[in-house]
Amino acid sequence: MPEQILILDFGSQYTQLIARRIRELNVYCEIHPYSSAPDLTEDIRGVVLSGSPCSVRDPEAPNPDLSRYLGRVPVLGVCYGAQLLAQQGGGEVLPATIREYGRARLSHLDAASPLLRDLTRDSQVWMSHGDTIQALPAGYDIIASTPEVAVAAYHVQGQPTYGIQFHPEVTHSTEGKLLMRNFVLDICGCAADWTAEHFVDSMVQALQHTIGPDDQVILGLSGGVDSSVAALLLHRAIGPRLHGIFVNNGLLRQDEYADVLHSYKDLGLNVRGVDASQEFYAGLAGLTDPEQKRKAIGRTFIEVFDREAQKVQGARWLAQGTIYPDVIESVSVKGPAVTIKSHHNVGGLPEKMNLKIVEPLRALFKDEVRLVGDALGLPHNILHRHPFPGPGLGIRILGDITPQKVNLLQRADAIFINGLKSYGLYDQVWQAGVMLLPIQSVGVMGDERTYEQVVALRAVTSVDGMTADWAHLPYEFLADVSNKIINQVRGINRVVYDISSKPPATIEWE
Ligand SMILES: Nc1ncnc2c1ncn2[C@@H]1O[C@H](COP(=O)(O)OP(=O)(O)OP(=O)(O)O)[C@@H](O)[C@H]1O
Ligand SMILES: O=c1[nH]c(=O)c2[nH+]cn([C@@H]3O[C@H](COP(=O)(O)O)[C@@H](O)[C@H]3O)c2[nH]1
Ligand SMILES: NC(=O)CC[C@H](N)C(=O)O
Ligand SMILES: [Mg+2]
Repeated sequence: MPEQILILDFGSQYTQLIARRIRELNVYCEIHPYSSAPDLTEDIRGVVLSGSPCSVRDPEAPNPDLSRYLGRVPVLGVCYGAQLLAQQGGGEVLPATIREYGRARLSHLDAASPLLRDLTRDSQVWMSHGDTIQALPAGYDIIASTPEVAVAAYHVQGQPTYGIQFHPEVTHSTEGKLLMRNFVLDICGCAADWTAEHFVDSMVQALQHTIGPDDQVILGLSGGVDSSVAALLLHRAIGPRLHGIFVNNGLLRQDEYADVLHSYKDLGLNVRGVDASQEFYAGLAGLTDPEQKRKAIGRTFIEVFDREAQKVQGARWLAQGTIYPDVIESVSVKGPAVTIKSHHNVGGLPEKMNLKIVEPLRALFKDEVRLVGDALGLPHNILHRHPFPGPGLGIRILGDITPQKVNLLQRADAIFINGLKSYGLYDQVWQAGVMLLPIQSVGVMGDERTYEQVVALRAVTSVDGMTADWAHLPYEFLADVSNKIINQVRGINRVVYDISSKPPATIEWE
């Protein structure tokens, strides 16, 4: 068995990021719910306890017995994990006077601590907590503080057990990676030999093992990075038994249906286009609630896939390019994570389906998917395409969906995206799109009063979509795009720019 780090999940939205940070160090890791914590085995070199939406002060909160790990292998408690270790040891955790979300600085650092080796004083860290460790148990030493929080990090004397109040796993903790490196490589002593090539080889083998020798596989392809990488992996595993289906759900970008079909032909993949726009519109008719819309879209996707699958003899599997953020934000698979939104391909799936699901990228993050795609030879234009959600413009038109609104938004969106490309800004932002708002505002055009719709431009920078900042696009560019949209798209008389980061906002508006 390869060496690994065990992550115990207490339900934090960030648990997968801990896994990602560790895999970036080329170390294998697994996430297990706190409620079924495995016994300590040879291969487990260290344990990380995740954060949680729960409060350790709540008698119902997760409170597993950690004695099987403590003192035997290195343990790192993050946020809730740190609060839990402190409380179990006899310390005191209280509600903080100010709930702390966002950036903070480590104004005090114990440079001699192996966990903090090479971190700089005033290092920026990301906080997200409402409780605080008021008193540490005897034998626990503070190793870092911020101006607001005395116990930002601690060490338990005589054993490799640490707790940190901040989140080293999010990229806003600028030296978080270094801290994780110190823990995983130095303190746990891992060797760092797990890579994208390693993933490709083991996933191809796993797919060949799971998918029966005569089974045919239907794959929903979207032109996006995830499903394209899934296609190449599956193609390597089962060759021509892979049947790609690209659905026009009536919620795609301008010209996207034709463009995407064309690019798959170039890749030599066997892909069929299915135009089901009318079905999707019918399923969405009258719906305004974001979750209901997502579920309706998910349901129609499955109906279309099921129907198309019947045309392929021996079809047993539906493959999807689902990746980890889709999963963690949708359902609580591995612990009590709180549902944020149902991604159409996860929470939107109906309970009864004729096909079994195979999702080779389900455990990977976007940038890991790109690394795997690169290892498989996926061309640059697909590899670096902005992510585009499966429910498409359906979750960017706030309120009910009509073909007229789709058309309006497609035109505004095309102006924005083409503008980003022609100004050389496309590759500098991680994702961009336009939201059609369900409000009208008064304007004046050629001396006439107008009373038309508002669109919001959204562009973000991010590494993995889990956290994001609004992109600081140049004013001249924004002015140009705003002008073009208002002049060229009849029905829109106002353009605003979204300046919210994630969290607390999300990238999409629904
Ligand atoms: N129009 C579509 N036709 C067929 N399958 C689709 C379509 N849109 C989405 N899917 C399926 O849903 C999955 C999730 O969509 P999602 O947008 O997250 O991923 P992606 O499109 O592959 O990549 P990206 O996030 O880069 O757009 C896809 O991988 C694909 O399997
Ligand atoms: O395939 C998808 N199906 C969905 O239902 C869905 N919802 C959001 N997204 C994409 O996920 C990333 C994070 O989005 P949010 O910040 O809005 O949650 C962003 O890249 C979003 O575009 C989706 N992708
Ligand atoms: N991010 C976390 O783990 C938060 C822990 C706990 N719910 C708090 O608010 O302090
Ligand atoms: Mg997509």
